[in-house]
Amino acid sequence: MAPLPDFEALRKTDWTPFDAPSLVGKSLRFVSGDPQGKRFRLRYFRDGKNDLVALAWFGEETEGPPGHAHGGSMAAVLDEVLGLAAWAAGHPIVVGNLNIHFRKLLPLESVAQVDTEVVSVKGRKVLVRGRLTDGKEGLYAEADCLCIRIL
Ligand SMILES: CCCCCCCCCCCCCCCC(=O)SCCNC(=O)CCNC(=O)[C@H](O)C(C)(C)COP(=O)(O)OP(=O)(O)OC[C@H]1O[C@@H](n2cnc3c(N)ncnc32)[C@H](O)[C@@H]1OP(=O)(O)O
Repeated sequence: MAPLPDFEALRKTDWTPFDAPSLVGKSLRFVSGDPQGKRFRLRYFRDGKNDLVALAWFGEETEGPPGHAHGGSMAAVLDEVLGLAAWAAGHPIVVGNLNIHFRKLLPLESVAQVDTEVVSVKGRKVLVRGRLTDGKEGLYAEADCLCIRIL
């Protein structure tokens, strides 16, 4: 039995909980759909700037390199969180391109933070930038996510 992730240790006081299913329905089952699961557990918030932020626990079943998260698991989290950040900013999209730099191994059974920012909107193209960190200086991955409006 995995220890419970300590979301409260990373949650900032000016974050407010964000209800993803009330915005996009319950289709996000692959990453955030099992809040008690052994793979991922996610909590969504809006930060003090109203940007979407997520706390993501990477369970033992996300393992890639021994003791650390698989790059695909980080990509899955970034895909969902950055895509959802565009929805949360009012843009109904799918992800067209996701470009990730993996910077540091992410230890299993730790909670990471995903900060997002919508950096540009040009026609149907919405560019969202994201950083997956340990909540302090530790940068695990950073990504640019090109989202395309579908509605
Ligand atoms: C009915 C739905 C209800 C949904 C209700 C709940 C949804 C809940 C979501 C929750 C939040 C998301 C979280 C998960 C996010 C995913 O994981 S989404 C799944 C992964 N993504 C996909 O499967 C997308 C598959 N691809 C596609 O559907 C189509 O290729 C796209 C992306 C819609 C684009 O096709 P298109 O509509 O024909 O667009 P197109 O005219 O080719 O291009 C439009 C513009 O975008 C550019 N562009 C398009 N694709 C690319 C690309 N890959 N690279 C660079 N530029 C591109 C084009 O160059 C063009 O630029 P301009 O000429 O305007 O300057």
